Amino acid sequence: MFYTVDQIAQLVEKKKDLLKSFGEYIDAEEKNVETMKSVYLYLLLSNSDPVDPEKILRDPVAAYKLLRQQRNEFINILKHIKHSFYQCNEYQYELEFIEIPKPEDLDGAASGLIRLQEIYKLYPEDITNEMSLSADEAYHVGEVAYNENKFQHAFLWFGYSLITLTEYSTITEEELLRSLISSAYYFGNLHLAIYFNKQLLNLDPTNDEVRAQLNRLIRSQRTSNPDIFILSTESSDYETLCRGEIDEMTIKRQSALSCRYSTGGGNPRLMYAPVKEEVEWDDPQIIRYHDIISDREIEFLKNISRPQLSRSQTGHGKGIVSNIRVSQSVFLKEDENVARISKRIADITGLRTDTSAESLHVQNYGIGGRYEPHYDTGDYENGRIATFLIYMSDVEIGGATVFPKVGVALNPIKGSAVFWYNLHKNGNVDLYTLHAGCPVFRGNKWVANKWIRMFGQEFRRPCSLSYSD
Ligand SMILES: O=C(O)CCC(=O)C(=O)O
Ligand SMILES: [Fe+2]
Repeated sequence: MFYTVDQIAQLVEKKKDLLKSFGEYIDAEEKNVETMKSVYLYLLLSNSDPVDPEKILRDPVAAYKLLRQQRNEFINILKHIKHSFYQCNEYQYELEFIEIPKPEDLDGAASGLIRLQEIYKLYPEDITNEMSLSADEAYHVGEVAYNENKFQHAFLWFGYSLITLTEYSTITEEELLRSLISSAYYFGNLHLAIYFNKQLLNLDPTNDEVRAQLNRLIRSQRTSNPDIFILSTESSDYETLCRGEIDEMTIKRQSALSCRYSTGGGNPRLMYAPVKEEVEWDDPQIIRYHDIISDREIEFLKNISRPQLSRSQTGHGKGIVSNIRVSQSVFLKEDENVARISKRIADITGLRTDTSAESLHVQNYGIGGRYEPHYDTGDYENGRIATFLIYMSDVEIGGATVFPKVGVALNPIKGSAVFWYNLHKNGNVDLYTLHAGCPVFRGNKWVANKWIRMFGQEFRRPCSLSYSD
């Protein structure tokens, strides 16, 4: 292209502009560097990361707080360095691999807290007695409860947030009052909705929209005013059992429960090292085997599982993720170490675990993690005849395996396993084997399941044609 004189003159002008914005760019970069430095120093100096995260994470509120704090700090760092022009160093590489907790992960953790409150009948003050939540954190928990239509819990969290509100909170008094009004209203407590609406109007008496809303509430026909401050004491059998409120078994039945050493019916591998067997329940029979797995084997299983864990599914292979089952899990490949454990299960139960069982399934429950009442059988033709559930951790509070139709609660005991048949000998589902994993309140629960299938067990557990057997 040939430049005309006019165009060359324009080019000179353009370069002047470009130089000016280049200067501005440098200023902006310098400013960004200054901000980066102060964010960096702030994070470095204010670092409140726990020295031993596993220890503090045993508290559900601490775990929720830490997850939130980590997300905020990650985002704060990324906000400043993402735009950097220099592709120079490690951090670009690190960036590719970090998984920042997503908003839905925070919602999930808050939802876990709410489920704990429901089952264990806890008020915000009870659940935060070891570690308090800030107004913003409490507001978020309230929002999650609200979105799940749990208006009473939402109201209680918004109330907690109002009390802890400070000048540094992001949430405002106005937003909180609005949330208190609608949660009280949807819960059915009109008095309180009106009370908080009046407070909102006090903040700004000129606000016509708030005044109109107050008038609508006053004219409203709602009559019931349930006590929003008192959590209902009604609960399902499952929840009662999870709380440890168990009816004592009759003396006669209790005396039928026994404890002995077993050789798995004369299995040569168990002759010299019999397993400690305890009958936990008579009908359906639930047996606990003590010390069937060593701490080293447990560490091994946890270590190989950790990188492979993903959110557990329900619906037997249909890939459904739901709040019925909140845990992370993996079906392990049978290497020789895993196979050794499967073999041990076969020796103890007398059932085949080679071709007639699923591979070992390791499961970890986080904050409020649980598995609501369900049957293990599955809807396939070759159903899960039996479950062998290994506890790979103790749990400080919560996390029992409960059978709500019979009233049994089995506490996780590290190294032990429980075993029961899900199917009767005639192939029908034993309806009493409905069971659940209670929410973990304090601790970190690890289990491993071996689900044993029906086909292939004909010589081990003969079938029956009887209707009830
Ligand atoms: O974790 C528990 O206690 C029960 C687990 C369970 O029932 C299952 O994974 O099917
Ligand atoms: Fe189960």
